Amino acid sequence: MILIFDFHAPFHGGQDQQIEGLPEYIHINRNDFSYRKHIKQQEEDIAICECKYDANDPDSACGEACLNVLTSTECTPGYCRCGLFCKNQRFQKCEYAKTKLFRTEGRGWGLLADENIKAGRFVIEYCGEVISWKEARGRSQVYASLGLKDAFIISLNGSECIDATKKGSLGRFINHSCQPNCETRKWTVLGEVRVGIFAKQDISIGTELAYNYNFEWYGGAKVRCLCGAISCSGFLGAKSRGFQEDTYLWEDGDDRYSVEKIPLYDSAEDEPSSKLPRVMDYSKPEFISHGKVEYTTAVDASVEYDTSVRYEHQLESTELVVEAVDSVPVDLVINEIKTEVSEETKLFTDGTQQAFPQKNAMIPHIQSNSASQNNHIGPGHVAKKRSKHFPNGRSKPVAQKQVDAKFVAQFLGSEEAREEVFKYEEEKNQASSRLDSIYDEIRPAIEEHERDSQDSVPTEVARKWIGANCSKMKADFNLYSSIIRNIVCNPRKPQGEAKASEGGDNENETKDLIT
Ligand SMILES: C[S@@+](CC[C@H](N)C(=O)[O-])C[C@H]1O[C@@H](n2cnc3c(N)ncnc32)[C@H](O)[C@@H]1O
Repeated sequence: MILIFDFHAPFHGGQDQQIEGLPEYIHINRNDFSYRKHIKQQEEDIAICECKYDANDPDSACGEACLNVLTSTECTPGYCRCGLFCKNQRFQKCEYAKTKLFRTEGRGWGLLADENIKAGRFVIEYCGEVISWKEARGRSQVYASLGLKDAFIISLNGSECIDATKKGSLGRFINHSCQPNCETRKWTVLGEVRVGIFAKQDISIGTELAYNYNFEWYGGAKVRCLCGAISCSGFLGAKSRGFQEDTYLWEDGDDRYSVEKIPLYDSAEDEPSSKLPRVMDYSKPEFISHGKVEYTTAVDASVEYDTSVRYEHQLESTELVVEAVDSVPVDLVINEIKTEVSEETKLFTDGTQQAFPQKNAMIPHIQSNSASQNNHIGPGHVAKKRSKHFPNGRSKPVAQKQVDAKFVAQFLGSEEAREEVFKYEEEKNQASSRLDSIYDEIRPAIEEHERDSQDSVPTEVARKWIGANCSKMKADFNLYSSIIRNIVCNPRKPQGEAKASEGGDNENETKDLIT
């Protein structure tokens, strides 16, 4: 059964109208600035177009050809020569399309078109509280702990988000679709960036409105996408980095594992449904686990990265960034795991960190990321294989070349050589930690840049990132070159000499190394 509530925009409901089953929120038609002041536009910053109103040509008053429209900037009242005829103040005047709130099956509430909507039309603004990314991360944790499953926080730019959880417009009810009829666009209105939902195509009355959330998954439950599109990616946020890194199923020739059970979670008011878990096709990268993960040692000693796979960047300019977090317990069984460590890799440990970060563009969860595994900034190529992290902080053990300085030290001929290698190892570890912490700091900006062609990474961010990467690479280089130099120039002496000079007893290793 579908319940339809008829709220013509602008809607003044929310807290004062009690609608059965509708979660409480405060209805607003413009963003709330409790966390910082609204920008005060300086006169010299006001963009003034060249339009002049002509009664015979309604489009003359800030239609498609208006310079401000072309730059996604609304005209400022009092500064536009078209005066009251100006058509380029849609956010300011709440010129929304007629919509209806309705109850979906499995996806909570949704919004329908209550009139025919032409392609390109402004449908509604996504309003909420403008908050910093830091605040957004904190709030998402609080919401998760309160059991709130629906996500209402979208990114606004590299430093801010809009949270429509407690305060918002009807835009907060628009659901996600992998084949959407709407899209988000950013507009500058009186000096502030605002997010509007626009029709991507002609939409008939009675059709559900949906846009692609470009959902960024940061952990927690994985929500099955019920959009029904043929091209559906299976889960909300399935295309996001965090999600793919967390869930990517490996396909190493025959070296695969299957997921026998997957989590099911439908939207807020809908209890985890009675749908039976389906057996998943392991060849597709979209299948997910959350909760308990069973796995044994998995080692891939021959990691190759397919850099031909491009990370998809959508032009839609915002993403829902904070995910519903309640978990549905699930068992995931991974079968057929092969262990393969070649003799040549013995100098290296089976660590989870990569010695040469440029081989891996993986970014693990925001709270537990390891920047040393990732020096990828901006749009570009992402390695096909990247999943090493599993929920609850466990890592899939993957054989990657990581120098074990203690082991290497046995083969060095002098105390000085050993000290030098240990010193460089320490420097390398410090450079890795620095990179990790800088990555934590700048991740929102990088991700925003990757998803949104309108924003660029601030120079300061790029400089920090490049600097930390260079230091890490330099530290790696110093360590490896020190090992090679000392092994070649200063090896441990063969047994006889060693006994005579220092009484060493590592005959076998020394032989192996020298022959
Ligand atoms: C911005 S809210 C949309 C309104 C929401 N349906 C409600 O009842 O308040 C986003 C949440 O709606 C649900 N949702 C949206 N699109 C969905 C989809 N395609 N499949 C499953 N759940 C969806 C998810 O729980 C998501 O976190």
